[in-house]
Amino acid sequence: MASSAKDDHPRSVKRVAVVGAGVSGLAAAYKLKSHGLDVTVFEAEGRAGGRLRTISRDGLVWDEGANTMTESETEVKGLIDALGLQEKQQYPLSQHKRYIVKNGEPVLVPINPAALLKSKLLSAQSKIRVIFEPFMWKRNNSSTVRDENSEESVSRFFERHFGKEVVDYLIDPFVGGSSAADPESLSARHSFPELWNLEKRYGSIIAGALQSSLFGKRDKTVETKGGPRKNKNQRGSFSFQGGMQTLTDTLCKELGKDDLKLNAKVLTLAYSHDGSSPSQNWSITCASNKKTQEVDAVIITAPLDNVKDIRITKRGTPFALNFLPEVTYLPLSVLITTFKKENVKRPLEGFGVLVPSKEEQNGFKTLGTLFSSMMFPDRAPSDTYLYTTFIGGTRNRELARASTDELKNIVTSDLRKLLGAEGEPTFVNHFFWSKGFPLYGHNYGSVLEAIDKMEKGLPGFYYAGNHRGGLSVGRAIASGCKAADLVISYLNNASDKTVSDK
Ligand SMILES: Cc1cc2nc3c(=O)[nH]c(=O)nc-3n(C[C@H](O)[C@H](O)[C@H](O)COP(=O)(O)OP(=O)(O)OC[C@H]3O[C@@H](n4cnc5c(N)ncnc54)[C@H](O)[C@@H]3O)c2cc1C
Ligand SMILES: C=CC1=C(C)c2cc3[nH]c(cc4nc(cc5[nH]c(cc1n2)c(C)c5CCC(=O)O)C(CCC(=O)O)=C4C)c(C)c3C=C
Repeated sequence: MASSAKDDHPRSVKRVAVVGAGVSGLAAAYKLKSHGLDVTVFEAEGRAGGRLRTISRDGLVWDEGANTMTESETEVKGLIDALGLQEKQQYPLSQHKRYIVKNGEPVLVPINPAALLKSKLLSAQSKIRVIFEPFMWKRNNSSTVRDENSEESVSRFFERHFGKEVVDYLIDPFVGGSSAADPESLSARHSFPELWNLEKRYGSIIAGALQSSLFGKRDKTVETKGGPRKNKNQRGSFSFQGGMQTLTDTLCKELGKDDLKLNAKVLTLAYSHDGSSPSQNWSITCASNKKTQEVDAVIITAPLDNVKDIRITKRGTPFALNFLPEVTYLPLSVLITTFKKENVKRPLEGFGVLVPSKEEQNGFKTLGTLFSSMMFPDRAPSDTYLYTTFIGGTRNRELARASTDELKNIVTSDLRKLLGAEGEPTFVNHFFWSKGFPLYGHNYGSVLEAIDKMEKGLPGFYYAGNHRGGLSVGRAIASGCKAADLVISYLNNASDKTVSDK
């Protein structure tokens, strides 16, 4: 029997390599380690955290990557509970107040139908179109249902349902503020899978959303191409005391120093299973230490662009990754500015303000600004406002690369118009992400297929992270946890196979 054979010949603990110490890699490593496996995380940079990056300096705390996250994915709550981080969760003050610029002025985003009717964000005509969307769709039913595989853009998808103004003043700022992209470049199917499925099922997005929330209360899971996905958690967005990096710092502490190799860019991966043993099929070399390490399975969480640079071999033959499509990456600059409160004449309470691309005609050049110290007052002295402003993305790739001085002037000008911030900021910090976000564009389906092909061709090799199934921190965590589960069952199957083979 398999179990007695196991007892007679106790097998040494299985080893897994995780490539990339962003939140997805660290979450995967934590899960594997909690399962009793030996884990080594290889990170190319001299720090862990990836796109979670918090700086504390001179009484200020700011995030240069993700600023908040949600518990929409069940894996997030599980991880936070397991790490004992509930007490450090920080919920933003007035988080449901979000603004969008219209005709040069910040306008509160309506969060219910009554507020929408009163809002200045949309014209009467667009409001009528939104209200009548369920009936309009039925009338045009046959002409609007699109083929399952059509690669419709986000702008076309929403324009069909709600008209151009909704795209310009709700969808465009929303996608700018969640992916640094524009609605024309994004695939509707991959960026809004839940809404895509609602249309398929109910026709009208609004009727579909209402019906599924009325009748689907018991099972809030939505089927998407990437598998089942949970609906949004109602508690909203949060960060942690000390910023978002508290999460990855805590994961690193749990892992321990020996299991995390920094400045260890993975250069080669060799699969060499010859059928005699299920163990240690993979050899791995990295930049800091040319000595080969042997492991039983590998999880890669590095951006796909970086994966292409890793030399992979399978039983001595190069495993060419030329089937991986080009991924477009969006550059983004993040500017932190502070102003004395007395110099900000029209401060706004809430999460922040998003700038639609249409508002470039009113002189705006930024994508949006988070009111960081309004959300989290402990992030700046009590007489100071700290703002986090984003520039670039698909809207202006060149501007993302501009100098700190030029960007400071742009941010100061936009904040003057929006909030009445007078004079120069008292502090400026600039961080540039040359490849901030992968674009979930029209070829994203082929990216997913290529990831599947890579995994199928390489036993014990799994890919996770924000290139697969969503850009948010929560989705990256879920993706890492899912890869860890797959490794665990792969290793269990391999052990069972050898034991029963004996
Ligand atoms: C400016 C900005 C703002 C954002 N805001 C939000 C937000 O408010 N809310 C939200 O939910 N999400 C936000 N996101 C998105 C979110 O932060 C990321 O999608 C998520 O953190 C990605 O995690 P990851 O582990 O998949 O990838 P990463 O964090 O990119 O980690 C990958 C790691 O792999 C390493 N690596 C690469 N190549 C190799 C190699 N060969 N060997 C070893 N290591 C390698 C990299 O150095 C990196 O550390 C934001 C992102 C950015 C850039
Ligand atoms: C209203 C203010 C906001 C500004 C300005 C903003 C800018 C901004 N954000 C990103 C990247 C992401 N933001 C994400 C979520 C998110 N962003 C806001 C608000 C602003 N963002 C809210 C309310 C939320 C949702 C809650 C949360 O996750 O905390 C995400 C995750 C998206 C997802 O798939 O869930 C990303 C990524 C950029 C690039 C940006 C620049 C303008």
